[in-house]
Amino acid sequence: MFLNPLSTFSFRTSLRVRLPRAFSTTRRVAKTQTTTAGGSDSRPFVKIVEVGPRDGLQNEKTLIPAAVKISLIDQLADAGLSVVEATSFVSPKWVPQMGDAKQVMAGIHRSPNVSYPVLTPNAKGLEAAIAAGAKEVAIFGAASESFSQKNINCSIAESIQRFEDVAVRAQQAGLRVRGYVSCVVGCPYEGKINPQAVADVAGRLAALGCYEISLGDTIGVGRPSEIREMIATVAKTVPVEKLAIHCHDTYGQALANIYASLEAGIRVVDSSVAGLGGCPYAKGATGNVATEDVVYLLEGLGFRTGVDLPKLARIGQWISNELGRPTGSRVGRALLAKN
Ligand SMILES: CC(C)(COP(=O)([O-])OP(=O)([O-])OC[C@H]1O[C@@H](n2cnc3c(N)ncnc32)[C@H](O)[C@@H]1OP(=O)([O-])[O-])[C@@H](O)C(=O)NCCC(=O)NCCSC(=O)C[C@@](C)(O)CC(=O)[O-]
Repeated sequence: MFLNPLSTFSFRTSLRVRLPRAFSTTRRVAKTQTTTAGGSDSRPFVKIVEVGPRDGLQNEKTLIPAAVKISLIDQLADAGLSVVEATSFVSPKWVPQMGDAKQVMAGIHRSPNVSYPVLTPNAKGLEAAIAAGAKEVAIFGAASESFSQKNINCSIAESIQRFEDVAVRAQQAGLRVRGYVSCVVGCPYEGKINPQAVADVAGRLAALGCYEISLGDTIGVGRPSEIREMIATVAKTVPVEKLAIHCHDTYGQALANIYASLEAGIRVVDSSVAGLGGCPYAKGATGNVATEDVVYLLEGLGFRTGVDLPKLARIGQWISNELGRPTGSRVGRALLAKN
């Protein structure tokens, strides 16, 4: 059946009315978030989870000095990002670039207003993260069996067992736990993923106590219609208030997918400064959507992000120079060219 995309209610609504009003009337999510610290600024808040130092750098082939990673994290926190995913405590044989996690955690200047989550796939990772002073960890599963095997060397069911151990111990130690589900639309090995499979894994992670579940379009193949369908299915199991969207931009659909996620009520967006990134176990997947581009979109829609965009663009330029390539952020490029 052919569906005219413009005949859907949400698109017509967005095109007819001014966007900030359309979004500020989007159910109770926006209302609760509006109260998040922002002084007299009453615009609804969207939390950005900056994943550049971890997801952005983990796939770099040349080892980046810990000092550069530390400086990147500190600069991002200084630019107003309230969550900066710092590193991951994974096997250095699997992801050598993250082998300096302990050093990175010891070097950053922690701001009391910023949280610095780290990835922990198992008990060993959790112990190292706690020893390094982490206050928040993330467990990461997948909606695809093949991706789970390639990424963490176990089935989905086994991963949930491991995560249970990690989540229970982390919470006993007073740490917050975030969850990821990879391949929420498509898998590099299995192709299209059934939204119900995503809902099942997201539900399991929520049951383990994850305060937020990030839905990852790992290879960036999703389009707004698929993202909408996937979120609608997951939201029957996990309330949309607990969901975040994590888009890679391989097919150039990331901003459109974030827009669709906002329409669906999501108010947490993962992104990566300068569009850094790519997953070691998803060949050809490009970086995450650039944080600069997300901030530009959100502020234009009438949301508050707390991020200083010109400062962020300069950070994007700086880290790109460090890596010897141009920034992957279109907004970053445009702002820097203007100034
Ligand atoms: C999960 C394992 C460890 C299983 O790997 P394994 O080989 O099955 O584990 P093992 O328990 O058999 O241990 C093998 C070796 O690793 C060591 N080891 C074991 N655990 C750790 C640890 N935590 N830290 C340090 N070392 C560890 C362990 O001590 C041992 O060392 P050896 O005795 O051979 O010298 C491995 O598969 C792994 O580290 N995978 C990491 C995968 C990864 O980081 N992927 C990228 C992140 S996910 C992502 O990017 C997607 C996301 C989140 O961004 C969302 C999206 O976009 O979709």
